[in-house]
Amino acid sequence: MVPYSLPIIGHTIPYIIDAGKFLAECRKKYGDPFSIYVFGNVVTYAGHKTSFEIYKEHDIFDHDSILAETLIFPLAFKKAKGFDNLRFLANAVHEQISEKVKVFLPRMHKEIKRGIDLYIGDCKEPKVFNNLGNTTISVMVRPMCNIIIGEEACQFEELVTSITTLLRQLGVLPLIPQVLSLIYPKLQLKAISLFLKFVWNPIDKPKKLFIKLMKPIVKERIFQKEKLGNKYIMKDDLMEYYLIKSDSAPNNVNDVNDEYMEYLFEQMTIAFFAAFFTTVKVVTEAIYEYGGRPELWKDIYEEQLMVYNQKNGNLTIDDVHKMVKLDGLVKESLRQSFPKGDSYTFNTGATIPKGRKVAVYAADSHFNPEYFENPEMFQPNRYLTLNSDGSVLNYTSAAKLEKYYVPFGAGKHACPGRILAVTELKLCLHELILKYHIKTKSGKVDPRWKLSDFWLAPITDLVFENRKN
Ligand code: HEM
Repeated sequence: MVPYSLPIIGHTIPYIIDAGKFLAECRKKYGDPFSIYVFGNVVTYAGHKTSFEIYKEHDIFDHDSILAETLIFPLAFKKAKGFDNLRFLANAVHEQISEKVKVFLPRMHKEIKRGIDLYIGDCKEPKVFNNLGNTTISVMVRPMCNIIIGEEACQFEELVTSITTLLRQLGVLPLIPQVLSLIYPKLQLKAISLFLKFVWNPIDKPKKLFIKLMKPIVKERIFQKEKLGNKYIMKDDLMEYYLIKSDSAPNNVNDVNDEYMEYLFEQMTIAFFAAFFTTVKVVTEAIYEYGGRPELWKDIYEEQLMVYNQKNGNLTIDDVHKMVKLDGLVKESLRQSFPKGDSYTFNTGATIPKGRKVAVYAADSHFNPEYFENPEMFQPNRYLTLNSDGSVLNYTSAAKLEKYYVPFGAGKHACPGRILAVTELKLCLHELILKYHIKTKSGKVDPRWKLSDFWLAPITDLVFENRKN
């Protein structure tokens, strides 16, 4: 345990001021793992020597309850009790999404192009975006709606807008001050729960709209399933998996009542949450990294142009795999995106008590010179091996799990949406880079926005201008 002098407060103050710096100092001085006392809780941080034990020993480290504590908005739900259904969601993403990325690709691509046209649009004159995260939320909601609740849902502009507003509002909740936990460890959760119940409930409005617009569609699907029996072919979206494979799936059209639709909406919102914010965060960070590094522009743009010209823009998954330089941009953004993370004895000999909150301190791997040469430098080409003629010999994709590259976790609970996420990130960046010159107004990479261990894309000016050619 890292020593501290102030009771109750413990290490909370240096952690709030600059978590990245504080954790790095603790790791250097106190080894791996180390434990600190923040917001009324002792948290053990596992560095590069011990973090894979956490991924491997998933029965000892209660993965689901830690997630439930972090993602607090299901406290406002009536039917779905928090993350009780996380295992089902993980299976659904594996079977219904990851294995069908090829099928989703043209749909995602179409929605991303439409989102870019709608929310970034024509930049004949340079257009300045001073909080790009707000715009990427709107762009990325469309492909996510298509994959999660289906193609039909995307035709309802009102529903897409309402889900965008909901996600924007839910994204703010984790910012409710953790300081409340200093008074009593569960106070933050209690305060948010009461706040959502009695003061502000952003969920009711989109829920009513979802029920009104989607109920006839769900009824029709269940009717077809009843009619066709074994001959029924499942639709390609996540919602269908819930309609067909879940224990709570409707047996017949009469089961599709408001109560069931409310449950379905809550499950879909949880899926949106798992899939959405991480993807939006990384795409926004990658655009800032690109915009602030003119040395990357030529190579990456030429690769996009070559891939586009080969198929006249009608991309398949093989074309996305050809975007290896762009993949490096995504992978490097992911590596630098997350500054951290029973009685159990780690390999290193340290023992922690049962029930201890454990976080993976990813920076200890991601910024470790043993695994990444000059780790502080942003070098998208570090994952590429080139032949002497400049062609690509091999590369390791941003979606590939590696022992010391863990933005998607590892082991049994590694992110099942990672292939979809990386494909979607590349499609979005491909379209933006082909269409616009993008640069930061400052001419350099602006610092990220930091709130203790929460790092987000910078909130600074980015300039978009149509490419002339
Ligand atoms: C850049 C985008 C994304 C990042 C960085 C990311 C990262 C992660 C991480 C770190 C975990 C925890 C892994 C662990 O504890 O070992 C996770 C879990 C999960 N992610 Fe993602 N994710 C992304 C996108 C997505 C997408 C697009 C989906 C769905 C389509 C998704 C669905 C899930 C689910 C269901 C889990 C829980 C898995 C389990 O508990 O077994 N994620 N993700």
